[in-house]
Amino acid sequence: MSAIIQSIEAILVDIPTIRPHKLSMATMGVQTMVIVRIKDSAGLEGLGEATTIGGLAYGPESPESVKLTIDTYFAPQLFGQPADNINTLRVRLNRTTRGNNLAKSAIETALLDLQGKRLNRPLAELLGGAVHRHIPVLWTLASGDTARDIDEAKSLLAAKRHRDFKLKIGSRPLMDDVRHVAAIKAAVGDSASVRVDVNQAWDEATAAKGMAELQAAGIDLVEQPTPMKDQAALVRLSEKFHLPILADEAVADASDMFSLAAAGFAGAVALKIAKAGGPLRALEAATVASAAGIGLYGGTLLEGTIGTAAALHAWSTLDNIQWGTEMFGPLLMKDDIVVKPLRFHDNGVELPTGPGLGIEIDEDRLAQYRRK
Ligand SMILES: O=C(O)C[C@H]1C=CC(=O)O1
Ligand SMILES: [Mn+2]
Repeated sequence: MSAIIQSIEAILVDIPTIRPHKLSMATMGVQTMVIVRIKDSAGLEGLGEATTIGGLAYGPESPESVKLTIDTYFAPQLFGQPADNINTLRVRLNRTTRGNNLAKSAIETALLDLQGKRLNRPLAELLGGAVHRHIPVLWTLASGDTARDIDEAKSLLAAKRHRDFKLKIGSRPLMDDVRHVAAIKAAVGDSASVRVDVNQAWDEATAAKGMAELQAAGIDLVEQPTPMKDQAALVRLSEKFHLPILADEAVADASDMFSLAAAGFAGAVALKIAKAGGPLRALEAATVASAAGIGLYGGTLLEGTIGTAAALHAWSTLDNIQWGTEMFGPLLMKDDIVVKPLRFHDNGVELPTGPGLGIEIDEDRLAQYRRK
């Protein structure tokens, strides 16, 4: 007899950030996590998480809408179902619900955690086994202030916490951004890789000028310079410059990856469990990208420890993560709701061990930060 799903809870948790995090579409002072707890009839619990950035600034789902989707639409479909067949449960949810991939990712994560706990194996092992146990992690410099970003980069380099940096640009006039980026690159020199994320803020002409300037400044990668739906612009820009493009918003899942690759895009893709609808779905997008010769990068929606751990288990199984990852979400938050935080050191993070995600909730902290 397989265990039956008995309860599903979606909890909003607000944790302040260590400093303002300034993106082209929003400035964050707090991150909201939707923590999902699924309990089965054997008394085991699976943990999942969904986050986004700046409410509705990044995409069409907000933390509040994720909670509503789970409470109102997903929970009734999952109650009483066998917990151990994740594929069947996914087909069930996909039959009744279009999109809502953040909510689906939190559910898939919780079911995978539950499965790992039931089998007493880490999630990476359920996915075929970890190729990497220490995974490189970059840091996003996004205080909005050049001098402060340089200080932050230098102290993180000295501590060997990060060697790669991503700068969030696109909200200021192009040449202001270029001067900001070039000053940071000049300050860190060849000891660090510096990349930028434009979060769709430029039109194609601005992107062409911007990429020429950034290429000259020694920048290594330009993330989503143009609007997500304009595949043709991304393809043309990828043909025009040696400076590679990282597709982010343009690619949620395997089918987006296929159409962008088929249109002739060359470069790299930011995989995110949230965009894809869960760790299993994100790995499908990775397979399509690799088959098309597109480089891989482990992306984040600034998840806390639970979502970050889920992504790390998935990324750990990839042969080659050419551009590393940005799984630093827990470090951007002032506090955590887990018993044992992830271990960040030597420019990366350790894959957690233990059954499932290998993460345990700290009930007192959860009670402190959950939305009343
Ligand atoms: O890539 C994004 O657009 C989202 C994100 C990841 C790191 C960060 O600072 O914001
Ligand atoms: Mn991005």
